[in-house]
Amino acid sequence: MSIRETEALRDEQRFVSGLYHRLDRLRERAEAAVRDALRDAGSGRQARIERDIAVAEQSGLLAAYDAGEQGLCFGRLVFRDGRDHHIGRIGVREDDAERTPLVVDWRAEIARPFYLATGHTPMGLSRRRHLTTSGREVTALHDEILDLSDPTRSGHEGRDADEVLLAALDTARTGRMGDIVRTVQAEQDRVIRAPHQGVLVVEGGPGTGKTAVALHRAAYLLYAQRELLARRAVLVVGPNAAFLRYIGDVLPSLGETGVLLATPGELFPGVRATGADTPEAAEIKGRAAMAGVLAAYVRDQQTVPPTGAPLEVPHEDYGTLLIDRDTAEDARWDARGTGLPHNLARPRFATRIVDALTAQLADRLGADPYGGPNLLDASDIAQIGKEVAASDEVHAAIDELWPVLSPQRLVERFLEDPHGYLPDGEAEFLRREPGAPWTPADVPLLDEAAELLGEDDSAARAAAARERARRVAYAQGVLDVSYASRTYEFEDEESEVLAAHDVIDAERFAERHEEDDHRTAAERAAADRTWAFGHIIVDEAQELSAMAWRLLMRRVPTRSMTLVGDPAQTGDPAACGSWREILGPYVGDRYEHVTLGVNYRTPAEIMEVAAAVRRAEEPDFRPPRSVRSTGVAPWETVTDDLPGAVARAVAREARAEGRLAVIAPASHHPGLAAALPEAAHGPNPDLTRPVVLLDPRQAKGLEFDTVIVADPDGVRAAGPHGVNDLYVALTRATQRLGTVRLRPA
Ligand SMILES: Nc1ncnc2c1ncn2[C@@H]1O[C@H](COP(=O)(O)OP(=O)(O)OP(=O)(O)O)[C@@H](O)[C@H]1O
Repeated sequence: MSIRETEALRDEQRFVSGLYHRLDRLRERAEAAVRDALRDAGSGRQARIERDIAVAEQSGLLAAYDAGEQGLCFGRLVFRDGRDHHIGRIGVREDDAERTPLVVDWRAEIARPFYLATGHTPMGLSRRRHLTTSGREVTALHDEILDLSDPTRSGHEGRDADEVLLAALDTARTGRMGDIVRTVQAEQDRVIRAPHQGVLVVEGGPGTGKTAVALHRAAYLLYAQRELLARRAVLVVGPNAAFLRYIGDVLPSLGETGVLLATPGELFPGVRATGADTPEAAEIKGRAAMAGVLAAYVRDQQTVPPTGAPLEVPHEDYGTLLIDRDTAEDARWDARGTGLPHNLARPRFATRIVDALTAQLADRLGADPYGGPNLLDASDIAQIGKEVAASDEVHAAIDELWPVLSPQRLVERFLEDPHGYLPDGEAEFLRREPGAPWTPADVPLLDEAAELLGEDDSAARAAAARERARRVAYAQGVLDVSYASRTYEFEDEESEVLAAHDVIDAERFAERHEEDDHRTAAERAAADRTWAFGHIIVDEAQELSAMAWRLLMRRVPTRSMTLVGDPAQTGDPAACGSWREILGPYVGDRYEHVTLGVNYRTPAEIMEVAAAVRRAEEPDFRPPRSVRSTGVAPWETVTDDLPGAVARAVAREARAEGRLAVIAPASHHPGLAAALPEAAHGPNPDLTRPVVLLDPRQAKGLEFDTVIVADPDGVRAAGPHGVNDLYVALTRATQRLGTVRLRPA
């Protein structure tokens, strides 16, 4: 290292040490603020609210400071006009009157040239420096001179500009996705910072950074639209729980915690979809036509008695009342005419039935034996109406004709016997045993049902009332204890006057102890089916069914969305097809579509094998261009003993650094799991283990240093999307790929 290089490194080290010193002070200050807020909060409601706001704010800052601990500063921009900014994971300011920025947040506009400037378009830069750090130590610098007339060269420049990127791509994987904030590429930066209104579709082949870009976009939007999005929250939708765990560290590492990560199956609060559908059932349940089927099913719950066989309503005092077909049809017509969802239209139906029965009873009771006009006056009839409305039997009859339904009850009933609503063969695929667990494909049906039925919040209101009664009872208990102890505590009459039970009653005491809502917007959103998110990001968007899209669109009425996916990797039998098919019903053709074309994951040698699989069916297929090659050729063996051959290959390959995945059709898993006792496997495997056994669907979106695809022909032959599944499996490796074929019988 030249003297100049050593000096530059020393200067940067001094700067970075000072930066961490400042970060430590900021962290201490935030911790002290949290402690003070918790200690000093007064007892009034206002004081509690202020405390909660202070705690939430300071906790958010602490999360950001923690994120800054690793790789706080990674770049420096020197502009031709003399401006000089360090770029970091989070922004940190000096403790002076001007709050001078020490390091600029990577998301700030001024940081953009770090990602976009080129020799051709230097954006005012004279040089760009990449800092590599380990903990708090600066270990390397790399300069790019963008102003070639710059006389003050440091001696770091001149190496391949992609060095930092390639070093990042070559790093052994950990089983958790990392952020790419140091090396975001220009085409990715444009997507990350695209305006947040409307729908943005980001398409790209395997490894083009779609997931990485989507997550950095979430972080960017939270920075650029902090006020709106902190309030309305951002939802990131991923295909399964293992995937969400895989990506779960990225946003916290960028200092962002206000994001809800969920699978589509987790988006109906109160329902855990632990069951699994057959591919046929998932496909049928996912069809857009199911919305119409459920709507028809709901209408069919609004019944009328058969002609000539009126519904009999026994009445304690006045004999049997009758609801005939015409009466029920009139009431139903009227209730449907309100245009309200089923449960909300029901009161209209009930009113009409009560009115009809009141008239019937009035006719009977007030009939003039001599044929004159009815003998009852208006107040008599009103009294009869009240009695009818209060009658349990009348309510039971209304329930029979127009029952109050919960989404769960409706979908349960439907799935227990869907015959008559679908062709027989299809209905048979859907049939569900009573009490069976919900499946992910049921969740959009439940959501649809909730819309058709209308939120009947009477249960929630009753629960809130019960909770309040419980608090009041508790408060009463507290007051009683204080009252009982009064002679003990208060010796004289005067002090007793000041006792708590004399000053406040139980109700107010309960109010005072009511817990305020401490939850973040993301937490509140998770518990609220009707929450409208500020922005939704959908990863592996090509996989979602039409019904799942209906659910998601309800969660984002503003249609502020980013969808990332690759139609060539579609595996789900219920998947929607093209972007146009997905989005047409909601935004027509008013969406932005961008394509990412560089593969940062898969080396060229591996990509060639994967592309050949697709070209067999699609001769013009063009894979994304791999940014690197490793010189390591993929290998292939043929065997009669799949578990044995795979176990030997794993033993050989697992000596290399990083993570290894065996990807095989699920039917081989029992044999392979027995041959690979060290491998994590099952529905939700731990991806941080050195060896993982997955089926191709589980492997979606993930990556490993080494991948062994077992029985690729079996993967390809399984189902209509077999080629896509094999393509996914073959594109998961960052370094080495092997395939173990079964010898044809
Ligand atoms: N600019 C970048 N700098 C460093 N690493 C990057 C960059 N872009 C992408 N990567 C890395 O490339 C790998 C692939 O990225 P990612 O998983 O986001 O791709 P993808 O398009 O979602 O892939 P797939 O469709 O196959 O799931 C990840 O390890 C990611 O961190």
